[in-house]
Amino acid sequence: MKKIVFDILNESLSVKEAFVRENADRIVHGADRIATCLTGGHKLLLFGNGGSAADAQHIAAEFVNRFRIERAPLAAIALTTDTSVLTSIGNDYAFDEIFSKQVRAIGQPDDIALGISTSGNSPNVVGAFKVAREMGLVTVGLTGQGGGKVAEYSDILFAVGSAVTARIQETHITLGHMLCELTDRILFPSAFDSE
Ligand SMILES: O=C(CO)[C@@H](O)[C@H](O)[C@H](O)[C@H](O)COP(=O)(O)O
Ligand SMILES: [Zn+2]
Repeated sequence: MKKIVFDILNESLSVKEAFVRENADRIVHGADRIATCLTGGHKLLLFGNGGSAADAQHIAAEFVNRFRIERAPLAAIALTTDTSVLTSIGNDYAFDEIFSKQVRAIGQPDDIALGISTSGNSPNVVGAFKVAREMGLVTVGLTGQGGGKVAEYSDILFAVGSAVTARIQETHITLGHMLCELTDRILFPSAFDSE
């Protein structure tokens, strides 16, 4: 059993390392786009299912509250948290529409829709990206290898090179933290002087 523990650790480390080596420029570009979005008075909309719903909420909280430095709150909202909205859309229309209808309601051109799906094929994430594209939002997809259908609708795609859901999620949250820190460094460079 102890061997399994180290096998999991090594797999997680190598998936993350390969992802960062292949995507470092794209990660910096993604943070630039987020910083431009926020300084322009626009916002981030984040969504995903299961563990990825938790990731969407986790990342939104870093932007709205704080990350490593003291700074102004940044505009981000997870579309996974309002049970009345989620259950009414799911009950009256379809679970596939729980995110797309919220994007229609509160999305504005030049907002960022950040969708997280390890398979890249969850219909509610793909549907929200289709609507986001129609409305002029920037779409940022976090997926597993290949990117699935989400890849077709992503302006910026972060496809983690693994087919194991847990390993993909572990890389997604590392990426989320990188995007938070880089965005803070772009927007508030002097706050890092004392670090
Ligand atoms: O956290 C996990 C598995 O590690 C699960 O809750 C997982 O997120 C759920 O099965 C999701 O519904 C999977 O959806 P997706 O990542 O393929 O879009
Ligand atoms: Zn999980």
